[in-house]
Amino acid sequence: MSQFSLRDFRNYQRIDLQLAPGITLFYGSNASGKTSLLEALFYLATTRSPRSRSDHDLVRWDAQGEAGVLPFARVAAEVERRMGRVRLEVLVQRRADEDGQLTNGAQKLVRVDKRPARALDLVGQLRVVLFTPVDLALVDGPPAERRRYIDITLSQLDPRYVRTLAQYQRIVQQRNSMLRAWRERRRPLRGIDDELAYWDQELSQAGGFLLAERLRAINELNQIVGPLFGAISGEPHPLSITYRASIELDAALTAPDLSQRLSAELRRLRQDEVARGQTLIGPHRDDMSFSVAGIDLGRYGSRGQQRSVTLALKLGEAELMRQRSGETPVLLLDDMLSELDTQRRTHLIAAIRRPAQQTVLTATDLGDFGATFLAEISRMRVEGGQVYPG
Ligand SMILES: Nc1ncnc2c1ncn2[C@@H]1O[C@H](COP(=O)(O)OP(=O)(O)OP(=O)(O)O)[C@@H](O)[C@H]1O
Repeated sequence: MSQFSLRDFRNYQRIDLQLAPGITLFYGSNASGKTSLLEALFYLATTRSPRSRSDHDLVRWDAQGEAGVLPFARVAAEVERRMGRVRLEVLVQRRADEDGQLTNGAQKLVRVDKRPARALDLVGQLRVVLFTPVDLALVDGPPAERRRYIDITLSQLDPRYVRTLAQYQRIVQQRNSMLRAWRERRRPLRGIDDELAYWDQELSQAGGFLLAERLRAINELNQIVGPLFGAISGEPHPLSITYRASIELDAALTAPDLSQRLSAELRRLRQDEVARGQTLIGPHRDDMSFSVAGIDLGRYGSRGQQRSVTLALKLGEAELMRQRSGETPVLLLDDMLSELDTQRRTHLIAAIRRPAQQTVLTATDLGDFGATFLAEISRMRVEGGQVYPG
């Protein structure tokens, strides 16, 4: 990625930056806008904010828009891909009600090489791996955090995965609302099997694909993160990731086998699902666990161990993307070094200091870094929504 620009994004009115190919450090005091820069890059890669559910939050509060145009935020960058350079752009425009008052709604407009495109066509063009202090929830937080990790990784790698995931989520929603209607007797129970047949088939098909892809990725990730964890934490035992599916897996590992398994389970659970008014199995109910020497670190790991697991998982995610796509993702590390002890900090810096690894780091304090490191990297100072070289 080279050129990067923001307009009316969070506390930035307008910036145009040239990002160096190696490591760039953005430093500045709290609330100066460092995280917002990483958020913008993550948004451009995934069309999702890592910290905000509603897109309208991204538009600068004082943004005026233009004559007749509602306020909008824009993130754009030029990305060097193997096939050549591509220009990516996302616009988030606020919505207004009939009286012209701004609402909490927003619409997203995507352009690839200046041509309108769908969000799905953007994902995967710029690949990033983001690493923030809240990522510890990946290890000790709710299962949704872990599903998000694997979904974001695979979505950036495979357009079929993004499409199937979106489709799967729609199917689950639709199926759940039907099940709720049966539970509340708003729908006659007679004919339930016929009515669900179509949705079960759709869910099993999409679900089988997602599950097979997740299992394949976990398998590959295990090869990568095992040794990485040792290098970061100094522990002698490798880290291992276990996928915890909501259905029995045994030997069923191909997408068609898994679809069949899902379909049979759905039929078996019919009554339970109606009683609960929701879809009880499938990739949206699965989880993962992380263990070292047989000990589940989500439950029993120390903070330090959980931090090392998160680091290994994030660096592993970047390595998986590189192996699969031949393109190295941009690493975005938000205020991570300040939380690590000296040894882990040295390991992390060694891990990101690789040829062709573009990395964007943020920090409040330059004192977290050694002089040699600072001399090798590009530095930018962030202050009140402005960025200055040096
Ligand atoms: N839509 C918005 N419009 C204008 N300002 C915003 C908007 N959303 C957030 N802000 C403000 O932008 C500022 C920058 O936030 P950001 O999280 O990027 O800071 P930071 O430099 O990462 O801080 P820290 O070091 O504390 O993590 C904050 O003061 C925040 O309140």
